[in-house]
Amino acid sequence: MTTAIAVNGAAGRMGRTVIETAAERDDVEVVVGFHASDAGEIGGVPVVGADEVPEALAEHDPDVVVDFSLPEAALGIVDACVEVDVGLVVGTTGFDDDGFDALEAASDEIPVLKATNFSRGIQVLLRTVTEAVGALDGYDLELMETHHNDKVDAPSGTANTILETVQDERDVEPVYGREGHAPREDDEIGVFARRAGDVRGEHELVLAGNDEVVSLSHRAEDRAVFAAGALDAAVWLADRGDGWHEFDEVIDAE
Ligand SMILES: NC(=O)C1=CN([C@@H]2O[C@H](COP(=O)(O)OP(=O)(O)OC[C@H]3O[C@@H](n4cnc5c(N)ncnc54)[C@H](OP(=O)(O)O)[C@@H]3O)[C@@H](O)[C@H]2O)C=CC1
Ligand SMILES: O=C(O)C1=N[C@H](C(=O)O)C[C@H](O)C1
Repeated sequence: MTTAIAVNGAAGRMGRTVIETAAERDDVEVVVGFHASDAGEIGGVPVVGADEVPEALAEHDPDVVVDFSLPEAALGIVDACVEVDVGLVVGTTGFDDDGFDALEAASDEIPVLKATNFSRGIQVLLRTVTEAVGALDGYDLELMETHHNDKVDAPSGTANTILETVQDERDVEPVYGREGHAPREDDEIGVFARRAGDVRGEHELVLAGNDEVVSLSHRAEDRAVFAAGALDAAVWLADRGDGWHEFDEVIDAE
């Protein structure tokens, strides 16, 4: 069976990668894309403007919408998705608390799956972070991420997820980009964001102490890794009911 997919943010870096990646698979078909304004066709997929989303959802009848856009653009399609009862996979990062709450509220009416990082390696890293932070009590923790120079949100969504994962294990306060006289407290975690070139996404958690340093790191080498995970999530979500879902459920189901 083929899962029919709509892509929000279709003309962006990730939107285009999702369309390209889907074209190489036979379990998914991108039937329509949404962009800020009408973008004609991308990879043979019609891409309509944000003001045409309700009509386009009715016409193309996707099973799931995959979103890689901006927080306001993602939130802009939620009502239309609820209206036609279509599931939503959210890859966009940088939501504030209100935006996150709006997505959670939508999950009362449609299936919603949100992940700050759709690579499988990051899911493994998160599990390893839990184990390492739990085992290495008292070690200093420092978190770094590097992304391309067009990324607008900082720290990255993934860095925030790693931070939350650390905080589930240990009570640490983030200190963002130290400057000046800034002696380190025992209960802090330094968080640093670098923006350069076209780096796809690098994350590293350092745990240091007791004459040793552990470094847990991940580097995405192609955006296709995120697109593949998001498409896997979309196929999985097409068979789910209303509610909030996480990417590790997709991996655990395999
Ligand atoms: N979860 C994950 O695994 C990953 C998440 N991301 C996240 O995905 C998001 C997108 O990243 P990326 O593709 O690199 O960013 P881009 O800026 O390349 O793409 C976002 C696109 O959304 C478009 N857009 C703006 N307004 C609307 C609207 N109202 N409706 C539809 N589209 C709109 C933008 O158009 P315009 O440029 O004309 O404004 C742009 O083309 C980011 O938040 C990023 O952090 C990225 C990679 C992996
Ligand atoms: O903007 C990106 O490029 C990426 N964004 C996500 C994030 O903010 O963590 C995931 C990935 O690192 C690439």
